[in-house]
Amino acid sequence: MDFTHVEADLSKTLVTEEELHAKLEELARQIEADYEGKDLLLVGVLRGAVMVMADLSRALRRHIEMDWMAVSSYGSGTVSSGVVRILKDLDSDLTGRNVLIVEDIIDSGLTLSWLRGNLESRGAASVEICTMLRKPDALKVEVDVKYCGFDIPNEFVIGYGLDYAEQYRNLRGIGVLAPHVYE
Ligand SMILES: O=P(O)(O)OC[C@H]1O[C@H](OP(=O)(O)OP(=O)(O)O)[C@H](O)[C@@H]1O
Ligand SMILES: Nc1nc2[nH]cnc2c(=O)[nH]1
Ligand SMILES: [Mg+2]
Repeated sequence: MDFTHVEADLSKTLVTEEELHAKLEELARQIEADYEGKDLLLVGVLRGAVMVMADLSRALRRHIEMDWMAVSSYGSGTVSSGVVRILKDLDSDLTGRNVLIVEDIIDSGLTLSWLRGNLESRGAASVEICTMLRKPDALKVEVDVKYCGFDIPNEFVIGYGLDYAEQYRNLRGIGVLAPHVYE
């Protein structure tokens, strides 16, 4: 296996590192305004949301708390199974909290529609969603998203937290995986 030439496995770049960071600043200003005077708990969805969480939290110029959940609906393939499992639960009590779920991508919407319902049932004061990417043409269930970075075409993307078989999460931008990798 070639461990060095990661970029060669991209057929194109969809969102550059610079575009990601500019968008995060924009989203952070909206979030600061919307949550003024309120507590804010960011809930990151492992593992894909790690990069978004790291950069969004540092773009926010206010107090926040962070907690993490791990859920899985994909395994190592590229198509959603629709079955959501909790692999790691939150440590925080959500009673009365303003929760903002932080995600890398909404594809079918199955993960987030399930997760939002799950967190709402724990007595949070509010539960909203911030996702860096959304694929409007792939949605199987409607998900009300308050903060969305980019709408992208219905293609399998990697980078900035998004993996293919656990690799490529460390790419700084987001791109489309070249077919030679999985065909
Ligand atoms: O809208 P959906 O079709 O439900 O897909 C979106 C979810 O799929 C990916 O996670 P995955 O379950 O692959 O795990 P990961 O975050 O560890 O990569 C992604 O990070 C989202 O959490
Ligand atoms: N890496 C990756 N994970 C996903 N999970 C749901 N959609 C996608 C996607 O396009 N790429
Ligand atoms: Mg994920």
